[in-house]
Amino acid sequence: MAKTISDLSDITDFVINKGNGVKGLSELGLKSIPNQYIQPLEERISTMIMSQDSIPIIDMSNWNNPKVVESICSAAEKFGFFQLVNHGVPVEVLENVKEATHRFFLLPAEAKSKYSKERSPSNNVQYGTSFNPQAEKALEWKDFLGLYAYGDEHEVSAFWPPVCRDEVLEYMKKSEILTKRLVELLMRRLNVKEIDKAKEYLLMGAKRIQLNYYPICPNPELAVGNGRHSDISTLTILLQDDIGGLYVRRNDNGNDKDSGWIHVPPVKGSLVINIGDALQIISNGRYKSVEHRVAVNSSKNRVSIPIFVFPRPSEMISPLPEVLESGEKPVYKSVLFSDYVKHFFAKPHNGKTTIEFAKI
Ligand SMILES: COc1cc(/C=C/C(=O)SCCNC(=O)CCNC(=O)[C@H](O)C(C)(C)COP(=O)(O)OP(=O)(O)OC[C@H]2O[C@@H](n3cnc4c(N)ncnc43)[C@H](O)[C@@H]2OP(=O)(O)O)ccc1O
Ligand SMILES: O=C(O)CCC(=O)C(=O)O
Ligand SMILES: [Fe+2]
Repeated sequence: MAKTISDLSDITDFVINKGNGVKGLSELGLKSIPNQYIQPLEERISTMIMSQDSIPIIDMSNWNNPKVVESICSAAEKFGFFQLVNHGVPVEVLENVKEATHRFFLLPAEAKSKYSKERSPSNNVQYGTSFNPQAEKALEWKDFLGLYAYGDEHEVSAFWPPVCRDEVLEYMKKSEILTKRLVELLMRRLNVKEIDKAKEYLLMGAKRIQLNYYPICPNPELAVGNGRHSDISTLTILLQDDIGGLYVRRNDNGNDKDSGWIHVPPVKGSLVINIGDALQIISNGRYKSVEHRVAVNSSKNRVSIPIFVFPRPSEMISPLPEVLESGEKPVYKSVLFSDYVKHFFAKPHNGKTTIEFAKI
C-alpha cells in the first residue's frame, strides 16, 4: 500500500541518515512530494522563460580543422556550453558507465550509505543527496556518488564501489585525450602556445566524476533535480542519458530577445561540454561559465555523469599573463583554488554568485 508523508516521521532521517536517498522516497509511491522538496515559485522550472536559441552541436572528427576550432571557441565564449559528436570516446564506454550508474543506485541503502560523508572509507568517495542539505531551504531531488581523482588511478580508485569502478575508470581514461584537445585549443585562442606541467596542474590537475541519479518525482513541477548553479571546474564533460532535463541560461547580452533558458536535448552518443568558473577566471571572462539547472520528471529515473576537470586544490588561479599582455585589465584576483572549492560547498546552489568570491 502507498505510504503517506505522515508515515515518515522524519524525512531527513530516512533520506540522509539511513541512506535511502530521494530514490528511496520515490520508491515509496508517495502521491506528493514532502514539503522539504517544494521549491519557491521563482525556482520552479514551470516559471522559466524559454529561449528560442539552441546550444551548438559540433562534429569533432577533424578536431584540428580551423573551422571546428572556431566553432568550439566561439561556443565557449557565447554560450559556455556545446555538445560534441564524434569526440573519440567510444559509445560502448559511455553506455557501460550509464549502466554502472544504475547498478550503483540499485544497491540497497545500507550498501550505498557505506560511502556517505560520515562513513566513507576515503575522502575520494562520497555518496549523498541534494547539494548541501544542511544549508538548503528546499532540497534537490537528486542523489549522487562523487569520485575524486588525482594521481595514480589505481590508488585513487582503491575505495571506489566495485559495482561501478572499472566502468568509471575506463570512461575517465578514454575521455582524457578529448579533455587535453579541448584545453589545448581553448588555450591557443588565449595565446598560450604550450601546456607545460605547470599549466597542466592549473588547468586539469584534478578530476571529480559524479554519478547523478534523479529519481521519478510525483510533482516534477514543484521540485528541481539540480538548482541553478555554475560549475567551479575549468571544463565539465557531461554524459546525459536519453531522458532530458538540463537547461542552460542564455547569456543575456542586454537584449531581451536573447535571454531565457535553453533545453539541452539528448543527442545519441554525444557529450555536453561546459566551461566552469575556474576557466572564466583564468581567461579573464572571455570564456563563460554559465548557469544551468536540471528538471525532474514523473515517468523515468534519469542519470547524468559529469567529469569535473579542475585545478589542483593547491593552485592559485587568476587571469593568465598571456591574456593580459595586450593591456587588458584583470577582472579577477588571485585565489587559492581550495578556498574557492570550500566557498562553493559552504552554501546552497545560488546561480552565478560563487564567482563574486574572485572578483576584484
Ligand atoms: C553534489 O552536487 C554537486 C557537486 C558538484 C561538484 C563539483 C566539484 O566537485 S568540482 C571539484 C571540487 N573539488 C574537490 O572535490 C576536491 C576535493 N576536496 C578537497 O581536496 C578538499 O576538501 C579541499 C578543497 C582541498 C579543502 O580541504 P580542507 O581545507 O582540508 O577542507 P575540507 O574539510 O576538506 O572541506 C571544507 C568543506 O568543504 C566541503 N567539501 C570540499 N570538497 C567537497 C566536495 N568535493 N564535495 C562535497 N563537499 C566538499 C567539505 O565537506 C567541508 O565541509 P564541512 O561541512 O565538512 O566543513 C557540482 C554540482 C553539484 O550539484
Ligand atoms: O544532470 C545534468 O544534466 C547536469 C548536472 C550538473 O549540472 C552537475 O552535476 O553539475
Ligand atoms: Fe553543473
